[in-house]
Amino acid sequence: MTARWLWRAAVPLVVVGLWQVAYQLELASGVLLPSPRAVAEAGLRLHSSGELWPNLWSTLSAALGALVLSAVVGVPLGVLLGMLPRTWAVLAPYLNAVNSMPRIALAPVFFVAFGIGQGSKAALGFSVAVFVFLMNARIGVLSADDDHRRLFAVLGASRLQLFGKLYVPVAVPAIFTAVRLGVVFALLGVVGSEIIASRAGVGQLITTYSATLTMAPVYALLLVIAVFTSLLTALVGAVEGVLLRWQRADPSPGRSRSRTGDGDARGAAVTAGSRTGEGSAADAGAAVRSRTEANVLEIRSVSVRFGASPSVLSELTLTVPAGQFVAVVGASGVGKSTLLNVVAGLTPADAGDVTVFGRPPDAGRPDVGYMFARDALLPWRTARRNVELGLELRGSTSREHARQMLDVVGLSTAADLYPSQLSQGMRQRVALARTLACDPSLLLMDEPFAALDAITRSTLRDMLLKLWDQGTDRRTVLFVTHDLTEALLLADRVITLADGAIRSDVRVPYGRPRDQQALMARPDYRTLHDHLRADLAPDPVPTTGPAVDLAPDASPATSSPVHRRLGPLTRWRA
Ligand SMILES: Nc1ncnc2c1ncn2[C@@H]1O[C@H](COP(=O)(O)OP(=O)(O)OP(=O)(O)O)[C@@H](O)[C@H]1O
Repeated sequence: MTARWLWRAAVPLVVVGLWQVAYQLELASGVLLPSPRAVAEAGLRLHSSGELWPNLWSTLSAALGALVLSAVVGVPLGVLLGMLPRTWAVLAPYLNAVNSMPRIALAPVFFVAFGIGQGSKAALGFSVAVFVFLMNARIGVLSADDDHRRLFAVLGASRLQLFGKLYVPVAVPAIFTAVRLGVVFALLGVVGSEIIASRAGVGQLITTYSATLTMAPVYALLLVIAVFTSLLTALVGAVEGVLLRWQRADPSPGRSRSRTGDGDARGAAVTAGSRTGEGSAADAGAAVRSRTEANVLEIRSVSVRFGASPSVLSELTLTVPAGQFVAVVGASGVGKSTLLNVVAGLTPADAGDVTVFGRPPDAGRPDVGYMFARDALLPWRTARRNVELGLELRGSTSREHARQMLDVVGLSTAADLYPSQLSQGMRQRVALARTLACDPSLLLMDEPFAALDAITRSTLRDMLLKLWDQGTDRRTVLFVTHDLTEALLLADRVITLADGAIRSDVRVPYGRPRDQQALMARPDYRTLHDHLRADLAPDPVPTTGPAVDLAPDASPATSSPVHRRLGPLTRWRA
């Protein structure tokens, strides 16, 4: 740190030294290149004569006005244009044409409109700087993650909420870049206007001294402007540091303390009261009621295709009764996420019928929760504020349920940490708490634990099962995974997808709780696993082996006798 400051201080000394050498070697005429000493003396004279400060203030105040106005107009416009790609497509050629005009040529227009003074100077500064804000804010919005957009859609955010809670925050880093550039552009416009015509300002002084070829005060003025611009930029940097503190992964004790919290969570108790917290979403009551409906999900002959490519889902039919934990397994690209997106109302079906709790799917329903493969945490919100997001968007005033959910996933001590300060496992737990905070009756989970190490994955699976099994009515879960072992460990029923349709549909014949080692040691486990795996291939080889009878464990969850003949055509029957 000290070394950096020393190097920084050395740079102007080196520049002044080189300047002095150039002056003494007479590399340029004395008019063009006065000595550093002459420039310093000219600066002092400007100060003592009283010329410097009123003129500097005149320039800086006009530039500051231009900067603020540019931000006030440019940022909302840029964010809106980022949100509305069609509007952008229409307006882009015109905006680019205006932006490419040499704005300095507008100075006479501004003189006529506002007179020679602060108004016309600020107007020219604004005309240059506003595009910097507009373009940067738009680019900032375009940097929003697709998962964040999906998350806001799933949580039912309005356009206004999208604007204020996603797009403006996501554009903030780009807006800070715009402020740094905007300072320079606003000054350019203001000083340019002063040079053309003005009664006061640094530009006016520069014109006066240049007219008599007295360059020392001109350089002195430019240096003073450079110093003030640097101070302003440093101030912007300090504000940015505070507002964007979430960007930095903080290696402070808070981080290490929270990381050790991973272990604490393994024993995290799932309290019975946590689902009945008074802060649950307003429609939680309706959600709990809908949990008891017979068939939560009915998909009949649904087909989905994107563009001219072959159908991703082809006449797929699936019925899921309330409280069932269904694992959806399939090779990469087979349409698992598409299936969840259809159920969530994010992707419309091209043919067929889908009903979720008796109604067509609709993005933003409180009774449907969706957890993505990536956590989609908003980096500018703390863990607690991330969990609160769904309640906030749905207008719930109480945050108590979110706090309880953080407790349930064992992260109450990490509530005030930013995502950049959390481990991947902690981030997924925050995402789980966020998904459950609105108390959904149907839980869509798209490979939520795929990116985690084996131990953390196992912890989170246990946590999920506890949360699923909690209370009187189990949630219904559609859990996408690549991992057959995970499917057999978690689910009541496993369906495999291949070629856009359900290839097999099998009741998992094991009781709960399930222990992975014990499960894998069972002779029937390997048989079931291998049959399902054979069904994952795009073009399955028909099973020629003997029929397999799988008897369930004598546990309450699977006490009814289930004997399934396994093979490519095995179907689930409720
Ligand atoms: N919005 C989209 N536009 C065009 N094609 C899409 C879109 N969404 C998905 N697809 C295509 O649909 C197919 C199925 O994608 P999907 O994400 O549902 O597969 P998946 O089974 O979830 O794969 P993975 O396990 O790798 O996540 C892929 O070929 C994909 O390219």
